[in-house]
Amino acid sequence: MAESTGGIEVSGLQFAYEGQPLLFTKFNLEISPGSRCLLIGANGSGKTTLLKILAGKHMVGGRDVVRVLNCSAFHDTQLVCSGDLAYLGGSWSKTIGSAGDVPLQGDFSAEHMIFGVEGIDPVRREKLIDLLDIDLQWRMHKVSDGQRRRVQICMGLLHPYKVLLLDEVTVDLDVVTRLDLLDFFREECEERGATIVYATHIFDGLETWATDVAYVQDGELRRSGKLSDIHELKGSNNLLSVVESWLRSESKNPRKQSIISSVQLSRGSPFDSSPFRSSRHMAYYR
Ligand SMILES: Nc1ncnc2c1ncn2[C@@H]1O[C@H](COP(=O)(O)OP(=O)(O)OP(=O)(O)O)[C@@H](O)[C@H]1O
Repeated sequence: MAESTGGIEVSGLQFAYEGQPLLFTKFNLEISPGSRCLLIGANGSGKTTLLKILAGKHMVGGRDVVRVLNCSAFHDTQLVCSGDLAYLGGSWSKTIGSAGDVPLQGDFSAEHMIFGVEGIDPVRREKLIDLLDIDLQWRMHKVSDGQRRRVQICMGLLHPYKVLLLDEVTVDLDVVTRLDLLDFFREECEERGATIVYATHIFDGLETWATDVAYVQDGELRRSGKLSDIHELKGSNNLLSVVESWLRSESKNPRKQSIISSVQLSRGSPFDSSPFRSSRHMAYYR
């Protein structure tokens, strides 16, 4: 395995959006180098905000609060400029393309966008184009959401990052592309010592992919550590039903809670008897 220095360390993070109550209060998190960490939580629990803070997009406290690769995520701008710290999130779906956060309008080809990034190893670029099955002639304003997403992902991965933050970017991908991409990420961690944090609501195939998990509820870290240490997973090896039970137990809606208590007692998870349960192809819809 390749050598890597420094993962992610958050200590005593406080954060609130303007005019809003604190979302994170004394939040701590440690993700060791080479990990593939799943960031899990209900809608609105703070995953995207946390990833953006880790990506250095928000200034939070001093230099020591959010450390990535032994640097300050916000203050040490070379982290992002060098490509060592990469963030892949948001969607191009409603725009034609994007340069960072700036939506682009016009008739761009996939080739124009991908080959427009300078200083890229051509072998890595070819590998990504192949992996994501990108047709370089695609016109960005005429492709499907999933095709546009593939170009976005390709561009986000061109630089060999050391830390990659993924915010639900596989949602538009077909199942084959998603699984191939997960394999690619695993390779990146095992061969180059890269660290990946992946926020998602789609758990298919992740039981054996992830090494770590961080579960956030209303801005609080409820669980974190090795996936192999999660005792609920030892019996079932079904991450979806384990996460489902965590989310249901935190739900303020008694109807949602009662489903889990009655159904889990009898047969594990409502998905076990669902027609959608067995098919990876239905992962998209979950
Ligand atoms: N720009 C903003 N201004 C004010 N509040 C915001 C802003 N963005 C997010 N929030 C609030 O912060 C909280 C956390 O939002 P965040 O997007 O981080 O959640 P999430 O876990 O990523 O959710 P999801 O699973 O739906 O993507 C929510 O209550 C949300 O309403």
